[in-house]
Amino acid sequence: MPSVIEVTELRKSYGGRAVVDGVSFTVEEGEIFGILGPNGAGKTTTVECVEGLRVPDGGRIRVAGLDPVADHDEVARILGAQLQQSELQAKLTVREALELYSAFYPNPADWRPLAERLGLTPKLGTRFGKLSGGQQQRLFIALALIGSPRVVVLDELTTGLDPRARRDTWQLIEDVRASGVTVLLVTHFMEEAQRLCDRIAVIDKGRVAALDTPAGLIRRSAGATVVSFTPSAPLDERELTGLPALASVEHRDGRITLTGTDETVDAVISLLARHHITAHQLRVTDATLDDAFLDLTRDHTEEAAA
Ligand SMILES: Nc1ncnc2c1ncn2[C@@H]1O[C@H](COP(=O)(O)OP(=O)(O)OP(=O)(O)O)[C@@H](O)[C@H]1O
Repeated sequence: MPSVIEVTELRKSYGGRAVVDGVSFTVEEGEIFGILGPNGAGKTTTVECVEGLRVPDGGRIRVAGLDPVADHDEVARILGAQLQQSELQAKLTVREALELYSAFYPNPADWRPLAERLGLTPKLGTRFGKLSGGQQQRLFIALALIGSPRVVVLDELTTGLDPRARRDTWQLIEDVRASGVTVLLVTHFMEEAQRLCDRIAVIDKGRVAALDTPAGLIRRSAGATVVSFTPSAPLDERELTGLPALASVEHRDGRITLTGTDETVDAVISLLARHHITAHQLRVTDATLDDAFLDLTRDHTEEAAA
């Protein structure tokens, strides 16, 4: 599959502090590519450089082979960016917003079917300020798609939405991709990234900490399998910490939770059998993207110092 976005060694500093410090990734045509990371990691700065809204200090960005700064107008036709809430006047009706933004593009999509697809037709006469959070987000998606872009950039699209509106928005994002549009998605929500993204770049402190499929990120995190149980008799702590491929041990209210791999699970079961200890309420689960994220963005330098 050809790449539609190429970011190579991107750098951006503010006041001498590097907030994006050598970020590289490529986004393939037709995929949903996620950018995930803690607050202040440099996610928005990265995507705003891709959109040509900020000028990088170093590195190279190409969107369909074009430079977002030098070829700004052409890139703006290829790439649909989501507006921020503050960029739309509260008094504008949905119809007025759709007509206004259509006028910005030489070959806009017909906004009527777009509004229909996004469930906005009954709201055409409603002012932006009177829409619910979910309806506002749907309007933002419509406005990002109005120029018939090849790529759409969505930054924190579902923040502040209730669970149902968030799920509806996920369905819309999947529909957008099914229509052939590539999606670059910035998100804080693991569940959202796990459900929607084909691949994810985890950005931490201005660098790419990992880049993989959601399942690949989980597999490569230290504690891919979680086993928990309440032992019928105390276990020797040294034997527990000596288990193979163990990532962590936690004791709480008589319950032991271990993270590691399948090898860790096999070994703990043998250990329990050897000592004739019963594991009450034994649970073995796969780690979630949440666990992988915490592992990938943990401060390993602090740990090493400790
Ligand atoms: N225009 C600016 N001037 C100075 N510092 C900035 C500017 N824009 C961003 N920063 C700083 O750069 C860092 C990265 O910000 P950025 O918005 O890219 O992070 P983020 O990963 O999107 O965070 P969040 O998840 O909180 O939105 C932050 O410490 C932020 O305060």
